[in-house]
Amino acid sequence: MADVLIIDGSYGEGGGQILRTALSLSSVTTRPFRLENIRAGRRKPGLLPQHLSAVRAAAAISGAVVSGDRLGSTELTFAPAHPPRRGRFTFDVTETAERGSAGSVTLILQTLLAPLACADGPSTLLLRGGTHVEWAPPFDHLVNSYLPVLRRMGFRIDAELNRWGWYPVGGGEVICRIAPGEADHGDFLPNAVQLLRRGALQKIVGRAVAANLPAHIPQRMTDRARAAFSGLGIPVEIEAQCVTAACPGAGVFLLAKYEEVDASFSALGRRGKPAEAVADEAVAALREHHASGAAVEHHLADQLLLPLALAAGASAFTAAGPTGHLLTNSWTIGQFGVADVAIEPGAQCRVRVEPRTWR
Ligand SMILES: Nc1ncnc2c1ncn2[C@@H]1O[C@H](COP(=O)(O)OP(=O)(O)OP(=O)(O)O)[C@@H](O)[C@H]1O
Repeated sequence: MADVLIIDGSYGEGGGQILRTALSLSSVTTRPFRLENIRAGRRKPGLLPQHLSAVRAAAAISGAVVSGDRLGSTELTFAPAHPPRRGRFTFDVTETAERGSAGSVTLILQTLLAPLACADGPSTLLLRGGTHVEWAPPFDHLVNSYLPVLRRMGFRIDAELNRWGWYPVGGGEVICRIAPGEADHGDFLPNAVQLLRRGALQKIVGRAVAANLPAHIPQRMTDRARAAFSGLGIPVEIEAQCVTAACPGAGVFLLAKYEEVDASFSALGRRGKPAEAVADEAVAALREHHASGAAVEHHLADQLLLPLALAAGASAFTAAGPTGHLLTNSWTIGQFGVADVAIEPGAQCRVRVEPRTWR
């Protein structure tokens, strides 16, 4: 068995992404790891329901022997018994929490995608928890921004939203189907991609959504966002949507469609925050990205490092930043020695990911 890799979870911002990236890479490479000081940089350190669900999910696909897998734990050992295996899996963050949780299902999905794409056959994942929550990619970001780039890389994945899940109750549901990359059997090598230019902005689309709330809320968010973009001279298609969920929630989800790389933005509502303020926040995020001139939106940037690290050749992209998440995730990937990530800083940073031969 390979040496156990010791990883310091307090590195950088000391958040949950170090854990998730380690789980993915350990599952793909079968290299065991021990993570210390888990989420030491956060107000409530240790494993939260979302993180514990990710641990259990990664263990289920890699037969890992795990210790320290309990809520609040600040140390974890994870030792895969075999390369990722296909299957039909159900993971419920709400159950992990015992008293309910809106822990993000998209983050769990991102942990499992690369390992299951390298598995010995197709898998189906049913994930329950939060689908549109703060500090995590909303489902709209996952399907409109993250998955399209992964498909360009040769990943065969689709995801559907069965039920919306908002903070604090969760109860959302996402189903995801993942097949190994073309003509590969447990040895999937994704294509490298170059995302250096985004091209012209062609269209802005999106939706303003409210769950269990009056119809004027999504309508006001829609009107505000449409008005903000009315002078751009490009089509703007934003729809108001009323949905039902286990608890109330609201948000604005925008997609800027560029010639080469789309970019997704969001803002979530909460009690006391006017509908117009939610729309303004999402609009401001889109404007900031547009002004940066970068090809890759900054959340997508940190999320892409992992799949790019497993590609057949070197990839490169431009992003605004670099953000703390980008730097920390590149450090975590470096710990596993699967790729070299070079980040040329600047208002628009240039990132190059060069996979190493480790297989
Ligand atoms: N609005 C957003 N849109 C898209 N992605 C987002 C958004 N907010 C956060 N993310 C992504 O979610 C991930 C959050 O990682 P982070 O390390 O903060 O972990 P965490 O486990 O959610 O929580 P914690 O920070 O409490 O440890 C990052 O990949 C980040 O880019």
